[in-house]
Amino acid sequence: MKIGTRGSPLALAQAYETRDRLVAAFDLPETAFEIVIITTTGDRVIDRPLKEIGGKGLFTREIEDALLTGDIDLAVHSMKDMPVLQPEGLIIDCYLPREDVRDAFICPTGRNLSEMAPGTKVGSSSLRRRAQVLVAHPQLEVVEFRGNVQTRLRKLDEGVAACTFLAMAGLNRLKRTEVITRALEPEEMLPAVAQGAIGIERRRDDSGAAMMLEAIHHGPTGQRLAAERAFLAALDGSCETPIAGLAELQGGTLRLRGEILRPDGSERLCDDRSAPVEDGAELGRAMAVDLLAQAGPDFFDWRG
Ligand SMILES: NCc1[nH]cc(CCC(=O)O)c1CC(=O)O
Repeated sequence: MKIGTRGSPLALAQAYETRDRLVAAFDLPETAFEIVIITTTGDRVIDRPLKEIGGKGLFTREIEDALLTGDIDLAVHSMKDMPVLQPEGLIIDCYLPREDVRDAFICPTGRNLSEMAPGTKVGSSSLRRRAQVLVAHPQLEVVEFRGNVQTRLRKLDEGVAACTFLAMAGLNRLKRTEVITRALEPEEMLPAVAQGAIGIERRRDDSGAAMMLEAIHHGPTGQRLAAERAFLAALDGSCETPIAGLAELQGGTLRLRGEILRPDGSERLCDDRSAPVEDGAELGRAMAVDLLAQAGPDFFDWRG
C-alpha cells in the first residue's frame, strides 16, 4: 500500500506513525507500505503569505489528486489543515488518537506577552493566533512567520520576532519539546479546530483500505472532530478566518468551546456548551449559527 504525505519532518513523522499502527494491527512487515512524498502548492510557494496564495486545500490538493489517480492509496493529514469537505470520491473516516491540543508559547528570553514593550514583534502566520494575541495584547505587533517548525525556530534565533506559537502536537511528534516556554491552556488560547489530530483519507470505494483503517481508527477523536468540524463548516471557515474550537469528552457528554474573532483582534465572541456525544455535529452547527448571528455580516472583514 502506498501512503502519501507531504515531505516536512512533521508530515513524515505522522506518516510513519500511521504505518507503524497498521504494521502492528495486522502483523505486517514495514515493507508492506511505501511512504510517497508529495509536494503541495503550500510547500512550494514559501515567499508569500498564505492568505495571498489563497484558496482552500493549499496543502492537500496534490495529495488528493494522487489518491484519485491511484498513485497512492492512503493520505495522512494534519486535520487542522483540512478543508471540511473532501472531493467527490474521497473520504476521511479514520483518526489516530489525538495528541496534545494546546498551543505552545515559545520565547527565548522567557518573557510573557504582557511584559513585552509596545511594538514587540510576535511571529505568526495563523490568523487565529494573530487575532487572539491582539485581543489580549493590542500593543504588540504580529509579523508574518511562515515555514515548517524548524524554519520558524531558526527565524526566532535570527531575531525576526521575539516569540512565537507552535502546536504542542507538532513539537511532541518531532521530539522538540525543549523549545517550549509554556503550554497554553485552552482558557488562554483556544486551539484551532482539529489541532493535534491526524486523519487518514482514502478512496471511498476502496474496501481494502477501509478495512485496514477501521482497525486503527480512534473513536473518541472522531467524535470530538465531528463537533469541531461541524462548527467550522457552519461558519464556512477557511484558513482566512480567525476561528478556534475545541470539543472534549466528559463521559457521554461532549463539551464544545468555540470562538470567532475579528481579524484585527478588535473583538472576540465565544461560546461554551455541552450535549450528548451523538449530537456533537448538531452542537457545533448550532453554536456556529448563534455566533454568526451575534457577529453580523461584516465581522470577518479585514477592513472591519
Ligand atoms: N498549519 C500548520 C500546522 N498544521 C498542523 C500543525 C501542528 C500539528 C497539529 O496541530 O496537528 C501545524 C504547525 C503548528 O501550528 O504549529
